[in-house]
Amino acid sequence: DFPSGYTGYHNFAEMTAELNQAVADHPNLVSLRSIGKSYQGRDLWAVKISDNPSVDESEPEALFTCNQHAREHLTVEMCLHIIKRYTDNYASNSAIKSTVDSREIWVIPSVNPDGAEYDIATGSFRAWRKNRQPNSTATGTDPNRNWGYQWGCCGGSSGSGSSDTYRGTAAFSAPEVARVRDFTNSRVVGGVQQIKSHIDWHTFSELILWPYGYTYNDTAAGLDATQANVFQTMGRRMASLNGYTPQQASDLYITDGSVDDWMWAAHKIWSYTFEMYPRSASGTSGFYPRDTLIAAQTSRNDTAVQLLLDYTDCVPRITGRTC
Ligand SMILES: CC(C)C[C@H](NS(N)(=O)=O)C(=O)O
Ligand SMILES: [Zn+2]
Repeated sequence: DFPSGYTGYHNFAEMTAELNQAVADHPNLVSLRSIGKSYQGRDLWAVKISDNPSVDESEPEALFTCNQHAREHLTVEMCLHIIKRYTDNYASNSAIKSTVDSREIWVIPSVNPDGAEYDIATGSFRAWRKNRQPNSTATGTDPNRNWGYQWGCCGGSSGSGSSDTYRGTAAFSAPEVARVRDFTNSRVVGGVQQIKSHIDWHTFSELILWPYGYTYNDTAAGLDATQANVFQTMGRRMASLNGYTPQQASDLYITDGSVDDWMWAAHKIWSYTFEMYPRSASGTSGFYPRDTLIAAQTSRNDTAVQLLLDYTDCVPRITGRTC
C-alpha cells in the first residue's frame, strides 16, 4: 500500500470503490464498465459521465486515460478528480451541467493497474513504470511504446526486455493497451468515431504535448499544416490556463508507439499528453509528490479540461474553422 505521507492516493481497491461510489451517488449521470482485464487479471475500468448514461446518445465524446505508467500515481487522482468534478457539481454548477448534458465523457482511471499495484506492494516505492507482463529477458512492456502507429519505427523505444521503454513483441502485445484500443475502436458508430478529443495523463514536467512523437517534423503523413495549427493553438490555449509548457511531443524526445500518435493517426482524435506536476525534480522523486499536493495539482487542470470539453464538438473551431 502507499506509505505514510501518501495515504491520500488510491490503490486499486480504493480506486474501484471510488468508482462504484460515483455510480451509487449519481446513477443518472454515471455508468461503470470493465473494458477487459490487465495481464494479471485486474479490471480495466471505464466510467461514462453523461445525462442518460445508459443510452448512447449522439453527443460528442471525450476520453481521458490515466496511469499508463505505473509510478505516475498522481494521474489516477487526476482521473478521479475529473469524475468527481463533473458529477458532484452537476446539480449546482450550470456550466458543468451543460457540459455533461451535451457530451459523453469517458474516463479510464488506470490503464496499468498491475504496475501501479506492484509499485506500492512492498510499502516503499519501486519507481516501476511498465506493465507486469513477462518478456523473454525480463518483465514489463511500456504501454506508451506499444501502440500500433509507427510502432518501433524511429528509435523512440527499446527492443530490450529490461528497458523501461521496451516496446513489446508486437504492437498491442500488452493486453492493457489492446483493451483500450478495442474500446476506442468500439466508439466508431455508423463509420464515425464518436470520440473527438483525448488527454492521456502522465507525470512529470508540467507539459502539454501533441502529435506526432515519432518525428521531429510538425507535419507528416496524416497530419497537415492546418491540423498542426489546430493542435498548437488548442495546446497553447490550454497551457495558458494551467501554466504547463506547450510543445510537440517530439520536442521533448522522439517516441514511437505512443498513444497520442495512434489516437490521431487511426481515428483523427485530437489527442494530447499532459505531464503533470512537478516541473522538475531530482531523480525519480518527481513521481512521488506528497498527498497534500493532490488537490491543488489536480484542480489546477480544471479550466484546461473544460476548454477541451467545450471544443469537443469541433476542436478546429479554436482556429475559427468549422467542422
Ligand atoms: C508522452 C511522451 C512524449 C512522454 C512520456 N514521458 S513519461 N511520462 O514517461 O515520463 C513518455 O516517455 O511516454
Ligand atoms: Zn508517463
